[in-house]
Amino acid sequence: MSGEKSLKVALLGAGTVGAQTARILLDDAQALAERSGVSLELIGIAVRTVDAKRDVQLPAELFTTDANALIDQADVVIELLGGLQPAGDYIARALSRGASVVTGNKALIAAEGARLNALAAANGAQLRYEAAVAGAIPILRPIADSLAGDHITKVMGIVNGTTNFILDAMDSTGAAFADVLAEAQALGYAEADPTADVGGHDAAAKAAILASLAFHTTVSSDQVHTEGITQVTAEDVAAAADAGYVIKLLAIAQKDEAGVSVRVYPSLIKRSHPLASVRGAFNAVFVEAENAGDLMFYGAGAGGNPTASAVMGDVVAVARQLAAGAPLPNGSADLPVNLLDFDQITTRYWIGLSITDQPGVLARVADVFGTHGVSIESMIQHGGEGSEAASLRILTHLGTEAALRTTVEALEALDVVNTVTSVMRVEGN
Ligand SMILES: NC(=O)C1=CN([C@@H]2O[C@H](COP(=O)(O)OP(=O)(O)OC[C@H]3O[C@@H](n4cnc5c(N)ncnc54)[C@H](OP(=O)(O)O)[C@@H]3O)[C@@H](O)[C@H]2O)C=CC1
Ligand SMILES: N[C@@H](CC=O)C(=O)O
Repeated sequence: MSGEKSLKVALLGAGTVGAQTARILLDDAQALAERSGVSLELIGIAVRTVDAKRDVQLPAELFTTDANALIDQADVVIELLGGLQPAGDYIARALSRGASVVTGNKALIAAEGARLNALAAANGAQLRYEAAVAGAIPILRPIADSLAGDHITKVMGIVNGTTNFILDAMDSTGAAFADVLAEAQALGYAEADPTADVGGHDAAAKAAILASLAFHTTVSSDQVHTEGITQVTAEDVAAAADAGYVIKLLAIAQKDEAGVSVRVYPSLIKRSHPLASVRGAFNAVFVEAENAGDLMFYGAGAGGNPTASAVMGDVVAVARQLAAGAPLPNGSADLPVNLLDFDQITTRYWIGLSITDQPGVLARVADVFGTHGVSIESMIQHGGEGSEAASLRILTHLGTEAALRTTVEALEALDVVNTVTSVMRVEGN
């Protein structure tokens, strides 16, 4: 590590986020030096294609395709490539030689955060990843630092900008899923492979990171129950709107006496719920803590400038610590986790049925719920008069996932049920 009051910064990636990060490093050099107590010298930018068209005009001499050579000269490495490899090897290489790393790579942190954190600690380096969850919103440091003296019981949020952008457009304009996805990609919100967004995997990685920090443990993305929004139809969105709900992709990490559950799925929430008003690519995260009570964090969840802001916050934090020569704080304890099976979680279901309207049909449907120990909050029938088919919308009280699922299976087998038209969970009060 260099001893002078200047830190050599290597940037890996100059895409949506990397290009804006480079712009801030170059344009705000003076202010960053004042705030860090040390100047930050951008020594190079590693990319795949040096002469690719960029969102920002950057000095050509900074570009290289030799990431390893750049890493080997750096005090601080900013990784904004995305994906597990080669990003993982580059980060490990930097940490192994004592260089600190800032990354926005949630896929990698959710998969290998424990190993990389241990590598950082072993080499006296820092590893920071505020940008990995909810774009510009400061959420990881509040959870890890500000709430370190409290007990977090639940984190629930909209943490994927692309899917919120899509669901919001479907709700407000009735737009088709595919058209809105193309727009989200053009705006730079979507991942390089947008199935990570619409399949819920990006939100699952963020949920794993949030759960790990909130509950002082290690949860990886493959331990998160994950459902995306590809099955959500325009009819679901319209029916939800009709009943006073909006559909959002929620990431939920919850801890109670039974254990920890971490899950991502599209869910109905009441239009009056604060999360319902989160529009476009914005994100919001609710945190419930025993002593702090309820907290809500809101802001831009994706895009070049907002995410670069979070990256630069981490870079300044790293630089301050290096400039002060301060010892690294002790990491959060890595407690054993009792992850609940998804069948054990409790939630409410909203079930749409097409039924054959005949005397006694509602009682027969209600019987199915009773048999499985699931209590009904409301049952609304539309149509049926003068025609055979009617639609039924049923909202349940809280039940276990296992009981709710077997109820739906039994409904499918009932002779008066033509089809189960939708099944969606309901969250929030
Ligand atoms: N976009 C967003 O809103 C957000 C993104 N993130 C995360 O930030 C990271 C970057 O995202 P984003 O900027 O959107 O990604 P982009 O796809 O826009 O940019 C990726 C950059 O990495 C470079 N790159 C990719 N693979 C390699 C490689 N093997 N060797 C060298 N360079 C490589 C590309 O080079 P070239 O230009 O030559 O192709 C490009 O400059 C990801 O981890 C993402 O999940 C986090 C929060 C929000
Ligand atoms: N693809 C992600 C980008 C930010 O993490 C999203 O849409 O939220």
